[in-house]
Amino acid sequence: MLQDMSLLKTRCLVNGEWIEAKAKTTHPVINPATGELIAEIPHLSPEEIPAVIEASRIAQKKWALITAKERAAILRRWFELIIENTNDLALLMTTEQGKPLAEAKGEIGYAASFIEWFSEEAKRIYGDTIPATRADQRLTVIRQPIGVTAAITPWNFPAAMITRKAAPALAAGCSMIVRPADLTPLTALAIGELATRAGIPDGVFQVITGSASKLGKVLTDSNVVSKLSFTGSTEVGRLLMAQCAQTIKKVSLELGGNAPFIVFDDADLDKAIEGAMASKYRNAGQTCVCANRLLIQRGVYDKFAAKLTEKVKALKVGNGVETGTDIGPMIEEKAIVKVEEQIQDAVSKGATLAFGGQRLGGLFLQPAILTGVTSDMSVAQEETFGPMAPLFVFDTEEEAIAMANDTIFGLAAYFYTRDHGRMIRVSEALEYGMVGHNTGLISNEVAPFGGVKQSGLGREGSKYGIEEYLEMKYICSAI
Ligand SMILES: NC(=O)C1=CN([C@@H]2O[C@H](COP(=O)(O)OP(=O)(O)OC[C@H]3O[C@@H](n4cnc5c(N)ncnc54)[C@H](OP(=O)(O)O)[C@@H]3O)[C@@H](O)[C@H]2O)C=CC1
Ligand SMILES: O=C(O)[C@H](O)CS(=O)(=O)O
Repeated sequence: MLQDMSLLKTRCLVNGEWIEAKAKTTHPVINPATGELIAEIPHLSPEEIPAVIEASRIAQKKWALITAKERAAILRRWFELIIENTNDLALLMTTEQGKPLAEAKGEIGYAASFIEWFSEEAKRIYGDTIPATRADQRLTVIRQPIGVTAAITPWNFPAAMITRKAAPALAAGCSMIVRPADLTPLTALAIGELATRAGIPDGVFQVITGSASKLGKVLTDSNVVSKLSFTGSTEVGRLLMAQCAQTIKKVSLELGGNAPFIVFDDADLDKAIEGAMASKYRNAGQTCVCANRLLIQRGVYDKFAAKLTEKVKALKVGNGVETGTDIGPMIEEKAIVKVEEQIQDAVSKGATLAFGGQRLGGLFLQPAILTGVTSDMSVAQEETFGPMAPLFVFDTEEEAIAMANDTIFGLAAYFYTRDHGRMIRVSEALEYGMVGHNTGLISNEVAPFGGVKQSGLGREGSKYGIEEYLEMKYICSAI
């Protein structure tokens, strides 16, 4: 039960109003831990979206005219309100997404940190003056908001994936239309309510729910929407990027990953185990930066496997609202099937299921460890997005780097060594947007989050994140 029941919003936030679909169509939101219906949310029709875009366009013009300092103050209030309502927002998140309450509270703090960060960055959008090539000219460069923007976000981080986009967008003077995942809309709608309470003007931040493909098509086809920011699978990212090409829309893409987690013989094994547990099993392995392949040097392979198995056996699987739960339910049936298929494929090709992998009823899955995994198995190339750790063995540094880079993805990579020269060589050789050295947790609001290769385009967070929502204008003045 929420302390503030008015945070349970079951309507869309459009131009400051809470609306239902004109046709009264709705979509159920289900608790993955219990299978129970939590709420029904509107399923807006595509025909209702042009009015949302028009409201965003009108609101954005006014929002861009207030000072950066005024925007910063409103964003700061939004940050404060999210922090003040952490418990309710976390309970909403756990109920609709399943992650343990402690992780949900952590995500709320993480999500709020982007708003705090960009409330500060809002006041530091600088331009240039350039020495002219002629005495009768003066050259300047100013930075202006891109305009109306849209975001389509995934279910695995129902708060942070929204604020990591909306905070820089609004800080830059843009407006944003958010379409959250059908599986986890309630957190997004509650954040929308707090945006309204913070004084974000009607139409600047809107949250719509409905068919992803149909609403997404209206947003990508629109000439008014200047930018789309997407977080989700590489498959859908490719589709949206193609759809945006028709209007030369700018895109930011945070897509799939296939993170290698490399442990060299010289690593501190206990720290490597700690990092592997954090990176692999956070959110039941349902994060894009999870360790997806554990590459262990031969000299420490057996010891690492034994230590990891001991830790994984101790993980408590259960409803995220129960104290002590480490691993909540998977988000839906197809997520479990994907893990089971990868395990079956690996075992059929010679791997050993060292622990776990069995269903525990409902959407609960016993965390698993595979040993003897080789590069011909599907888990070597496919993102698992679940609580299963496949252990590969390697002999040399060169072999580890080649294995790590043998993927179309390039989001996050991790490696453990205490050798300084190796730290430099490996961190430079890994083809990834983000590298963790002797740590399995790298995400924060101050560093640039994003991938290379087919893991995405652009960066979120950090001083770079606001660039995604700015245009550069060169002004040449004859004097
Ligand atoms: N790089 C990163 O930061 C992240 C990457 N991911 C990646 O996403 C995948 C898992 O997340 P998941 O949510 O299943 O990914 P999806 O790509 O299936 O969905 C992401 C979002 O896109 C929507 N969507 C799906 N199809 C379309 C479409 N045709 N047009 C417009 N929108 C669409 C979904 O809507 P709906 O679900 O309502 O159908 C959801 O809101 C993994 O590959 C994971 O690595 C996930 C999170 C972060
Ligand atoms: O969606 C995700 O998987 C997140 O980007 C991972 S993180 O930002 O929480 O590390």
